[in-house]
Amino acid sequence: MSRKREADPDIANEQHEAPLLLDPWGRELTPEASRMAGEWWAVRQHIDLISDEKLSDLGSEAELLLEAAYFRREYTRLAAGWRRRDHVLQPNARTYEPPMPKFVGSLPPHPPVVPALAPALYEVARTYQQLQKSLDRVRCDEGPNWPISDLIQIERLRREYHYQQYPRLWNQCGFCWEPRVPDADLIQAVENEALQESGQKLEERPPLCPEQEAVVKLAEQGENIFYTGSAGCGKSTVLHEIRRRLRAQGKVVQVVAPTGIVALAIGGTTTFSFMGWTPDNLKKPLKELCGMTAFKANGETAKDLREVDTLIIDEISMVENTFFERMDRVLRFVRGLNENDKKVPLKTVDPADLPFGGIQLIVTGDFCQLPPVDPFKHCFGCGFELEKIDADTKTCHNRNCSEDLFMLEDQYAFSSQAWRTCNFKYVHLKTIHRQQDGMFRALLEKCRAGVPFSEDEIQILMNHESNTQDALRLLPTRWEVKQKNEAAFKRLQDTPKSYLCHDGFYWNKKHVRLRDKFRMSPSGADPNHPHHRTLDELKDHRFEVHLQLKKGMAVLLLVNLDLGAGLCNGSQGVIVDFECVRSRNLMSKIHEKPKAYKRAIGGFADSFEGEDIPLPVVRFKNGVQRTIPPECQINELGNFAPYSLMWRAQIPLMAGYALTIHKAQGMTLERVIIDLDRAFQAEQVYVALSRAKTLEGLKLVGRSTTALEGLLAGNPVVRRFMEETKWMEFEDIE
Ligand SMILES: Nc1ncnc2c1ncn2[C@@H]1O[C@H](COP(=O)(O)OP(=O)(O)OP(=O)(O)O)[C@@H](O)[C@H]1O
Repeated sequence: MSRKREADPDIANEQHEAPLLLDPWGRELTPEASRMAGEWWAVRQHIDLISDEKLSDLGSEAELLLEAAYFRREYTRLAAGWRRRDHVLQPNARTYEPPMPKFVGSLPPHPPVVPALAPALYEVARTYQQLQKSLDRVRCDEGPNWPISDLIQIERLRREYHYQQYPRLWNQCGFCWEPRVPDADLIQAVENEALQESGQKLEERPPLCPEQEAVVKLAEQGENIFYTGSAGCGKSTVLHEIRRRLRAQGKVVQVVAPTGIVALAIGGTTTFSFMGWTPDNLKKPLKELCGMTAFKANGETAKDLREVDTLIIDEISMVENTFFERMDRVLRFVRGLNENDKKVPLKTVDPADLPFGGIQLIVTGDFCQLPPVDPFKHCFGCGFELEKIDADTKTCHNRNCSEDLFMLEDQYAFSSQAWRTCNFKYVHLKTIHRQQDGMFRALLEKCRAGVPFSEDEIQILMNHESNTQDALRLLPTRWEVKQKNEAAFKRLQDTPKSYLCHDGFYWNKKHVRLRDKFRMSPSGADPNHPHHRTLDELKDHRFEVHLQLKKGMAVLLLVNLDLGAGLCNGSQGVIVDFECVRSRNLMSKIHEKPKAYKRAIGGFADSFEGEDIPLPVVRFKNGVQRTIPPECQINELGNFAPYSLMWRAQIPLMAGYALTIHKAQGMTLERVIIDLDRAFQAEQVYVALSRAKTLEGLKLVGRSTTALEGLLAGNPVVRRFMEETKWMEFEDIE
């Protein structure tokens, strides 16, 4: 049989019209490689259509199977050679399933459930892979000698895998997906990951509700998504689940947030750190920023950025328009570069045509919450510091720069050009989990939408019956918070107990870019411990460096300790006693935890130098009393497992008298007193009010009425965006 088959004219025609395909690295394939992919898919589809489901008699399809094997190899040869027709595939090189051309129809993207395969299915997939490998060893020009029995066996395994793994998909598309098994490295990495399970995973989380689950499914299908919803609808909860599931698929998932506080709380990094930038880098012209990112640290930053499959951006409301735009442009540039060819100019690079250089982008947050801090500081084009013309407009005075006016109303990411190219699926989560009370929810929704409160509603908010004994005060400025906490602490008679945090890291040397990340500096927190050091990278951590506690002190819990008992991040209580434990006893209770966790807690215990550790006993507002042991929060860094880790261990409590509204973002509070006297942003009002679980647990004091009347959230630009957006219906997602 001649392997040099001419292209099927029908397919060839379709190929003419269809855009060129992208290889798994997002590079545009040559017409020849795209054609081979098309041929392979046409033959594969044909086999699936003509053979019965169980493949009881596949002998008659042998010829087709041989053809498919040939096209697969040819596709691999051309794709590996990328732009070279004469590329020769090494005799033992493995081959790849070609990407799907448009004419095949809209199949969902390949769902590679790699590390989560059931053992039986795993065996099927592994046998498939081994057989495929042995086939790959037979050289291309020996095609006719490929063992038919192996080809048939491979086909059977493909189907068996598909039936078991995706029973519904067969009916939808009449096509079997190729089994995917992790290679040895990945298996090893996944096992290591289990060993080093991060603090994020150690924390308990509620099961997802149907609409939340639907968003996760959308993410699993590879879509670009913007999902939003009112405060407390579970955006962060969904984010954690998306990361977990996509990583289980073997994808490189990075989670970022615009501020260090939020980034550390969600186990991610800041947007700056992800891009390898410092705030000063924004003073560079865009072109320089592209170059700097591409070649910084011998191209290590770029290498990492090229590996990312999915980027999740949290608190998108705080990401400024031009920052979002810069991320897009730089990622297009960097991911477009050929790793070996550092000087490829922008325009020759294919992923430059894809938003964010082809990364799957998932953004979340609520534009009715806090906006970007100090927007439009530097000109997007040239990096010059922008100057204010009036309260709403800035301009660039660089005569050589084509950028002109920057209007404050365009500050949000959704106003950027990049946003429009992302082709997001828009999801608005509707179920609010934080508040149950219908009237309170309605008031919050009004505030979020910027609908002015009526006189009666302001009366309700200001003068309803409340139980806010020992409540936390949310205040707009850091200075007020410091004053309040220090004054309350001083009033308590008890001798304070001191706790120094323990910071540490594990660096996987394969994450070259992280080499300089782990700098420890003297903390200077306690004069009795001059050698105490902390990680610079954790300076915004919610666990305090030097925690001081006293009996009678109001405290706030900073982790989900026991959801069943109602003890979660934000639970409030009072220290009623201290229970002294031996370090050995403390360690014996955590013997099943990951290594890094145990090491961190061990480090924390060491600072007591053999003395008993006084653990605070807290009576929470819901009546539950608990001794609070030290906790360790582990942040995973790097693109692949075993992840580099950095951690902080500390008693997971903070003074429960006052907190800034900024720090409270993302928290759920049972009893809260809000003084909006100095609120300077409309969105602060909504963020502050929506922290409370109930109206009963909320009290507004001072001149808050003025803020309620005058500082309504629901910025008109945000409102228009929300109204004009075409949100997906829940059923569409399913
Ligand atoms: N499906 C669910 N079932 C029960 N509780 C849930 C569910 N999803 C989220 N929650 C709880 O609701 C509260 C708010 O969740 P989360 O912090 O994820 O919301 P959010 O939308 O990110 O809030 P914010 O916008 O204020 O940051 C948390 O206490 C969380 O545990």
